[in-house]
Amino acid sequence: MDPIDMMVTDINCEDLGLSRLCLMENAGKCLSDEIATISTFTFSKPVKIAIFTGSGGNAGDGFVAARHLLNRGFEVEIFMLTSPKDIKSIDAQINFEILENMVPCISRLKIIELNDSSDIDNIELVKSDSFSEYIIVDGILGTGIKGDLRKKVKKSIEVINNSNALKISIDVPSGMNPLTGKINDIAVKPEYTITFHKVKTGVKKASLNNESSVGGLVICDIGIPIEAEIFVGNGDLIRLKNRDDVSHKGNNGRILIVGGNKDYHGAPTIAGLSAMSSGADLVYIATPESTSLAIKQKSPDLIVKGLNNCNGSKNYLNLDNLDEIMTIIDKNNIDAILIGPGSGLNEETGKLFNILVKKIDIPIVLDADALKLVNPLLIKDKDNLIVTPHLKELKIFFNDYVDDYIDDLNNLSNISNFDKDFDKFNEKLSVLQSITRNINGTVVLKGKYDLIFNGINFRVNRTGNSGMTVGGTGDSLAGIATSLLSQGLNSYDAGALATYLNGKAGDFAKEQYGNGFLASHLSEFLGILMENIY
Ligand SMILES: NC(=O)C1=CN([C@@H]2O[C@H](COP(=O)(O)OP(=O)(O)OC[C@H]3O[C@@H](n4cnc5c(N)ncnc54)[C@H](O)[C@@H]3O)[C@@H](O)[C@H]2O)[C@@H](O)CC1
Ligand SMILES: [K+]
Repeated sequence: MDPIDMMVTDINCEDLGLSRLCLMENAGKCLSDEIATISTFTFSKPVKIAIFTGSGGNAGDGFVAARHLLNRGFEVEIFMLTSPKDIKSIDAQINFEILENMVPCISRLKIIELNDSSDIDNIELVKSDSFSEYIIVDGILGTGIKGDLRKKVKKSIEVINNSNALKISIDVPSGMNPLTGKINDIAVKPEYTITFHKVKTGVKKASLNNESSVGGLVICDIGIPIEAEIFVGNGDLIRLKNRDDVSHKGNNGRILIVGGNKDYHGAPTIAGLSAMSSGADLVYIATPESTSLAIKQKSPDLIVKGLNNCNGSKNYLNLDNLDEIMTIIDKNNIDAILIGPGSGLNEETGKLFNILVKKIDIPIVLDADALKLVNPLLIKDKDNLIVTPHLKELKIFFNDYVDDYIDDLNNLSNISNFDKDFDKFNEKLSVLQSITRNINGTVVLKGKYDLIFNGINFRVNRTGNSGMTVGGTGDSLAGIATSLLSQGLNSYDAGALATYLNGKAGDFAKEQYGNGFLASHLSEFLGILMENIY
């Protein structure tokens, strides 16, 4: 499991009512059980436990384990590389305070603060080389490591590695990149790594390349249900990069929306406003000249390009607009494009869309009318692509592929209502994945529960409400998805987060405006949601 997916899952547990503090308690308890078992198998006489801690959740696991190990009769010494006030993880802080509150301390616990690198040399047991009587627990760094190792951390890792104690790393050997398994400078070389829920991708890679860099791998279940991985939640927001303080206009996403016709100016407008409110810096709309004025009047924030060759009887997008659209993309360094909202189903519009899709290699969202006009064979190999159909549109879009599955597909009426019957759901999901496996991109199937999937994985979004059947909420979703693609998310993550944000904005809109809220209200609430980053 990638470290980012683990962090997202940890946060999303909260949506199910499972607190992160509880997860840490489970992790620390499992850790102490494993340490006790390893100690029994390895040593003939009781050993002491030395826990080295940093400032994050990894240290928190160590603090919890200390409490449980004391109860098992072990003597525990905690060597803190961070002063208590600098502990960054709230849950680690809480667990440290429990230990600190044990005054007068009747248990065999010592807490030693290592204020600078020289303190490490002065640790009594390092000097006396009595580490052989110890198990060292490495709770310095876990999945939250960033950049070069700080001096004190590096020094401690050297001391730990030079000792002849048995070493156990918590979750990830400190110093190892949890995603790649690479060690830039130095990392703890443990006899065991005890990890939680699932092995982190880098630890797995390192273990396959060189087992001794990780030691024996123990995976502990800490009670995270599969739903916490599958349901999209607030945690998914951490996939977005923090905005750089020195970034300037356009650095955080430039998108182009190609859509609208003489009857539909609202669809591209709503998509554009939701795209801006979900973080894109610049939103361009390419639309027939006759439609452009209405969009311009609706919002001063959108950059609206009225396309000339739609004049006269051609109040819809057509092949004559291709060059102008390509110029907008190139000149403005467009990062992602949304094709389809309000375009209508004219055959000439279809020709334009198909050639456009073939020519461009930036991330694409196909929505609404584009799903009836674009040939899925053209997008087969594009992985940075999202299609956002409801079930009827899905059947139309994948029509060419469904021969083998036509009966199954016709039975797929209620997939998004999620029958309680898990086998039935799985059966339906596997039919969907068989069909959509013909494209490399992501399918966002809209419904009561949105289903986001590709040929291998799937997520479920539960936000939103019955008020969202109002026209335009799908345009808003497509705008958000395009905005997230322009901000660097891949199609799977962008599709998932877009459904969550759109539905959550709908829930806020319902609170504010009642059941009669409008799709154009959604953008009002997106900004607040985007701020809600853990
Ligand atoms: N509820 C949760 O969030 C859970 C977290 N878990 C534990 O928490 C860990 C993740 O916690 P965090 O995200 O706080 O990450 P870490 O525990 O890896 O700590 C990150 C902190 O270390 C410091 N740091 C980062 N890079 C550094 C460097 N190069 N040199 C020196 N110091 C550096 C920074 O202060 C940063 O805030 C997991 O690996 C796991 O052990 C588990 O308890 C399971 C539940
Ligand atoms: K560690």
